[in-house]
Amino acid sequence: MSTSEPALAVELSGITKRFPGVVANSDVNVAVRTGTVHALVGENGAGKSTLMKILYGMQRPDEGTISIDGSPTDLTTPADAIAVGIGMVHQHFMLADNLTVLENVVLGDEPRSGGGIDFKAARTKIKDISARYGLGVEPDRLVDELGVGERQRVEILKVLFRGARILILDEPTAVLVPQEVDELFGNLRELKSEGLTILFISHKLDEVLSVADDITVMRRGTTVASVSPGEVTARQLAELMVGSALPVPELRESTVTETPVLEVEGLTVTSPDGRAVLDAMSFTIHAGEVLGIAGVEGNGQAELVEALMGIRPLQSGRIMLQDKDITKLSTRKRRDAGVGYVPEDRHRQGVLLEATLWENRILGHQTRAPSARGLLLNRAGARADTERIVEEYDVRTPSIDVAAASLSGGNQQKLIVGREMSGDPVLLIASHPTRGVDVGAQAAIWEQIRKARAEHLAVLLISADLDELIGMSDSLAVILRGKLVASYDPTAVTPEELGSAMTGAGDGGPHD
Ligand SMILES: Nc1ncnc2c1ncn2[C@@H]1O[C@H](COP(=O)(O)OP(=O)(O)OP(=O)(O)O)[C@@H](O)[C@H]1O
Repeated sequence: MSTSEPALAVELSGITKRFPGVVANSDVNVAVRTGTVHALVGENGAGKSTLMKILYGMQRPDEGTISIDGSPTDLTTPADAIAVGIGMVHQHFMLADNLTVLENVVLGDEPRSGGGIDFKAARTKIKDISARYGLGVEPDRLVDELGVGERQRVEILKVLFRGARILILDEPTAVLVPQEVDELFGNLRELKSEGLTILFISHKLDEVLSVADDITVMRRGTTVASVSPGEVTARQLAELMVGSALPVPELRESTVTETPVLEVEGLTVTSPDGRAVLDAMSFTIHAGEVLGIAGVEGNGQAELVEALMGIRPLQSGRIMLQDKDITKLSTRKRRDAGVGYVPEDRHRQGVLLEATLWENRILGHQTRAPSARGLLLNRAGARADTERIVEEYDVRTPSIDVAAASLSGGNQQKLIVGREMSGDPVLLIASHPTRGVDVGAQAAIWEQIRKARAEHLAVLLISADLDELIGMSDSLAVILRGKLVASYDPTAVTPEELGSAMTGAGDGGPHD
């Protein structure tokens, strides 16, 4: 190596990883320069998570080598990865709400030699790291009191505390509002200016172009391009990912009718400590209308969806579906009345990971065609319909007989949306329907929802992706502390305006 070549923090060479029926990584080559932000992009199922799991010692490659800071390294467990300075910030935060930042940070990092934890030293170290990288983390705050962006900074601090010099971030901006994304990117620039290296997975190509120094593109299990942000547009990057030209989005046409489908009046839900988490909320969604709800996570979105689905009891209020009072109906009866439901947490509520794809087609649909014939399950009907979903939603899978766990996250999501859109629902309640889904699949899901909306589907759309909310909604509201505080015209509002209203910093927006 000549001295002019840059030092590499990570070099993955010829990595191949096979699963039954699938080659998840095939001769993958990635070179990450020390002290840079490196983005990894690619369609759902392209092999990004598998590669990061290999780098973090969670999976073993069948072939290939990993070099860290120029030395070939064998990583068999995450402990090995941590020992060579690799840290991973997962998409789903793993912090205990009822503990302080300090307790969370030292948790799992107790001295192996026995003896107590030196909290005083740990507190000082947290303050030092926080100040050094501008993270603004206070050791004695209760995690429960922290917002999403702050929790993410605690997760970052936690890996820095353990000595990480190379940070892997899995879709770090998926849960953030625009202002928080800017802050995070500020933090990443700070980290890299101190010589740290950041490797992150993202589906948001504009963000990738704004923060990354280098971009590696994966397609169908292998690395197909390595580009710098100055060389490509977001569209060209998307085309590198999918390997073909993208369709041009069609113009929006209103399909909203005068017929109410969902009428919610005075919906109030209280938490066990008596706080109103939904505060007398009222709204109507008409046939052919998408009502988008923007909000920082934790402002009542989850409770609203659960109340509408009959999963969470109401303090007071009334829910009408097509002029029928469904307030007291069970979840099953609501589904039977034509409500499709894409839950926020796909692993807890959306799929059974150990069940096959066609068995998952039946989940929540046991009493309806094509999964049921009278009182009996219709196996052939469910199988045929699963084949249809795999085809229409482009679910990348070797067959419908594999376990849902073996699909990439985005492909699991496509399966859920396909299932919930089948059987012509009258109302779709969708929480983050395209979270973790690549641009091509996202366009396909949007297209299916638009098609159904043109045929009078009413949709409640909750999303952290403001472009999705603006692009899909006919009406747009902001939820803050359990109330709808502002309504916007989606054709006129900007993501920044929405972001301000979501954090309570806006002027309330033009009410209609
Ligand atoms: N444990 C496993 N068993 C079997 N197949 C797997 C397993 N993990 C991943 N795969 C397969 O490997 C391929 C790559 O998946 P991976 O999760 O790495 O993709 P990804 O690029 O991270 O996708 P996404 O953007 O949807 O998260 C997919 O076809 C997936 O179905």
